[in-house]
Amino acid sequence: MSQIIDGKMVAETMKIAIGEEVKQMIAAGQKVPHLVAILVGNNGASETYVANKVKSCEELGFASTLLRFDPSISEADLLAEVQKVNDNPDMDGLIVQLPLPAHINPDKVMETIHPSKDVDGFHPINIGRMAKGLPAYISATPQGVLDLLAYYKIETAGKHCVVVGRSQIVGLPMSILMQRNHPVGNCTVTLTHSRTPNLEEICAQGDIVVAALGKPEFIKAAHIKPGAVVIDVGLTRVEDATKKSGFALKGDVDFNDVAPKCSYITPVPKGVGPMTIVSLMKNTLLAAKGVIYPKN
Ligand SMILES: NC(=O)C1=CN([C@@H]2O[C@H](COP(=O)(O)OP(=O)(O)OC[C@H]3O[C@@H](n4cnc5c(N)ncnc54)[C@H](OP(=O)(O)O)[C@@H]3O)[C@@H](O)[C@H]2O)C=CC1
Ligand SMILES: Nc1nc(=O)c2c([nH]1)NC[C@@H]1CN(c3ccc(C(=O)N[C@@H](CCC(=O)O)C(=O)O)cc3)C=[N+]21
Repeated sequence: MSQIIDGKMVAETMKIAIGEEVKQMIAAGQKVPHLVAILVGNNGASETYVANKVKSCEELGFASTLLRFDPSISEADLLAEVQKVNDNPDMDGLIVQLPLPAHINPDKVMETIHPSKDVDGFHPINIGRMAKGLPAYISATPQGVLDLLAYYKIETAGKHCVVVGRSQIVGLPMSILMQRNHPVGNCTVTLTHSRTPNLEEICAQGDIVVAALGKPEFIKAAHIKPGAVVIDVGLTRVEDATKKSGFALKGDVDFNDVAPKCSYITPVPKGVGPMTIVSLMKNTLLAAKGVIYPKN
């Protein structure tokens, strides 16, 4: 049986360290980090994630502002709201919760966020700087995965890492980070997607498999080499009448099928999800301190 990676515990441990740093900032008379979240519409899952982010800000002593807009807001008006945050020196970090309504181009929104406030790490400048190994905000979910591998002292150098999914927010940055010449890195990386033939065979060659495809319980024991490390990024709400909420959360990995075969596995929930939030808090702290983009 594999060891379950306790993302919730690691996230709580990291939060304590961030909270201590905020206390020191307050003691030194400095402004606390301020995260702004923009939420367009009222998608149930987005509401939960944004609420979790605001709650974490409160726990850590950060300032937070939630800006809500009607789903009918025009793209131009939303871009103007982003610009207001860019221009407000009191606001350190901005996230615009995805997905956005179909009439709004997410790329335009991400490119409008000033790179120095882009704590999601979605702006092309941050993605480009990350790819070049320059200081950058790194996308929160892949950063959270790196932190979990580091915490559990899982060797990555020389390993074959198979990433399933090539999204700009998870799969693509994950693949770039895992191949870097870095303490958690130096993998040989295979990036797979919906057009990959023989996905099962390729996954079964992975020493580390990161599943980020958004298909509940898609990855089965047959996809996994005995003793592999399995990281489940997926998070899908599936109807479940036995739950008070009416839904259950499912990862992209069939946990019960895969867990007996692998060495480490992240659960859903309480795996990668809480790490995403803590990474965002870390990026907001970096933004407040001007570490990546020095303030003048
Ligand atoms: N835990 C966390 O903090 C987070 C969790 N998530 C979750 O992770 C999952 C992925 O999110 P995200 O990256 O945004 O998703 P996207 O839908 O943007 O991307 C999914 C990717 O998976 C690929 N894919 C889809 N079906 C298959 C298949 N059958 N075989 C192989 N590849 C496939 C797609 O290929 P193609 O490019 O060809 O379409 C695409 O590249 C979701 O469940 C999401 O909720 C996301 C962000 C944070
Ligand atoms: N601009 C933007 N930035 C994001 O970082 C972003 C986004 N858009 N859109 C959606 C995805 C998803 N995401 C998660 C955040 C928290 C949990 C999380 O807290 N999960 C907990 C609890 C889950 C629950 O109870 O619903 C867990 O897995 O244990 C999960 C997923 C951030 N995303």
